[in-house]
Amino acid sequence: MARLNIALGQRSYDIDVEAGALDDVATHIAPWAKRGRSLWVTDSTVARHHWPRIAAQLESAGIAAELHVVPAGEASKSWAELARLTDWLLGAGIERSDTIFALGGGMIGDLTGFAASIVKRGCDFVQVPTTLLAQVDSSVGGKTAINTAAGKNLVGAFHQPRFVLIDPQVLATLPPREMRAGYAEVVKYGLIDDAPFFDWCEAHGADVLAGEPQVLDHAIVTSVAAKARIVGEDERETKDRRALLNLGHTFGHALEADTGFGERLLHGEAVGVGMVLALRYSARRGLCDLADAERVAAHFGACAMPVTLHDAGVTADGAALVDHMRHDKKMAGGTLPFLLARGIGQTFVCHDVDLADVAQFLDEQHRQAR
Ligand SMILES: NC(=O)c1ccc[n+]([C@@H]2O[C@H](COP(=O)([O-])OP(=O)(O)OC[C@H]3O[C@@H](n4cnc5c(N)ncnc54)[C@H](O)[C@@H]3O)[C@@H](O)[C@H]2O)c1
Ligand SMILES: O=C(O)C(=O)C[C@@H](O)[C@H](O)[C@H](O)COP(=O)(O)O
Ligand SMILES: [Zn+2]
Repeated sequence: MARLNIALGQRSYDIDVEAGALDDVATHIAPWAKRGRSLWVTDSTVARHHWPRIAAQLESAGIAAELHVVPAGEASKSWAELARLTDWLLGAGIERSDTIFALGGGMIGDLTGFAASIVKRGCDFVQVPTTLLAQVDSSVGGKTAINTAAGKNLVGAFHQPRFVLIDPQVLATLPPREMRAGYAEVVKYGLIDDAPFFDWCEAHGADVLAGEPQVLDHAIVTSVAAKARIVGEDERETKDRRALLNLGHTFGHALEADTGFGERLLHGEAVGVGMVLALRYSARRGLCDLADAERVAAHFGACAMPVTLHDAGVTADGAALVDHMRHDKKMAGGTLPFLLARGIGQTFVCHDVDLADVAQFLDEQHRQAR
């Protein structure tokens, strides 16, 4: 077992990574089930695969468990599901001292975390992530949100969980496409500031995707440690530090918006293509070697992940994609900071990007992908 900690003063918490932890879930979460009570939120798919055994363990440990099930899929990061969830919590008689447990992928973590941040002006929550993406990224760091008509994650709050329990074995039921989507966020940590980890990904990515236990464990622990370090330095993204975790996301969120936030293009897939675009755009500006961008594209291609706008099913032209980007939360004083790179492991925040130039670049990418 690995225990990591995220250092945020009074909001610090542990992140336990333990294969098989969900076979003994009651022991792990008992300290948070105050008054012998636990309120769980999951999605319809995770409920089917994993709730029966979790419920049985909680029951035999004498912990009362109540469950709210949200329809699976990104569309549930919505006002409607937020309202249903908060109504359920209030109907269940939640008290401020109760803990809400988010059992699922990033959709459930983001929705539940946001609900926890507003119900009774803030309740504790615990993350029990069940996708690779949630285990390496979304369960840690306290960004919570829903999507709105204007775009991705535009209404939300910073609200840290009190504890994160990661069981890599739960990924055994995750579809391969979802593993690949989560893997994009693993590779992100190498691209941000850890070139040796990107080398490791090139060598071991196939084993991560195959769920080889030791390799998967290394990928998760390395990713969580990187995320905890960066968030610990800049919890609210005010110092050009946490923004590094947004590598590929300005492009990626625009691609998600164009494809309708759903099954057509998963968040991790959009981020993967977005990171390739960020490196290619960096090369176009003479900041990094094009060979670095193509090395990343080749690795994603070798992993059967989408690489180009065409692979991603994006049809919008550069101007339309840039219009989506104008909603980005990093926008400041009319300019949009971009995460660009001087090479693999050398990401930085660039403050002088001209959106018209980005639109032109995206049109060129469309032409080259045809
Ligand atoms: N808060 C953050 O820091 C942060 C970071 C990255 C991504 N995100 C958000 O996370 C979301 C994407 O998360 P995701 O990729 O986990 O998507 P998701 O939560 O929609 O899960 C993907 C699919 O996998 C299914 N699933 C989950 N666990 C399973 C399991 N163990 N076995 C079988 N099926 C399982 C789900 O039902 C769903 O159909 C996006 O909304 C993204 O914006 C947030
Ligand atoms: O934790 C962060 O900070 C991230 O940027 C992690 C991203 O992977 C994640 O998708 C996040 O939700 C994007 O944040 P946003 O502020 O662009 O909505
Ligand atoms: Zn992301």
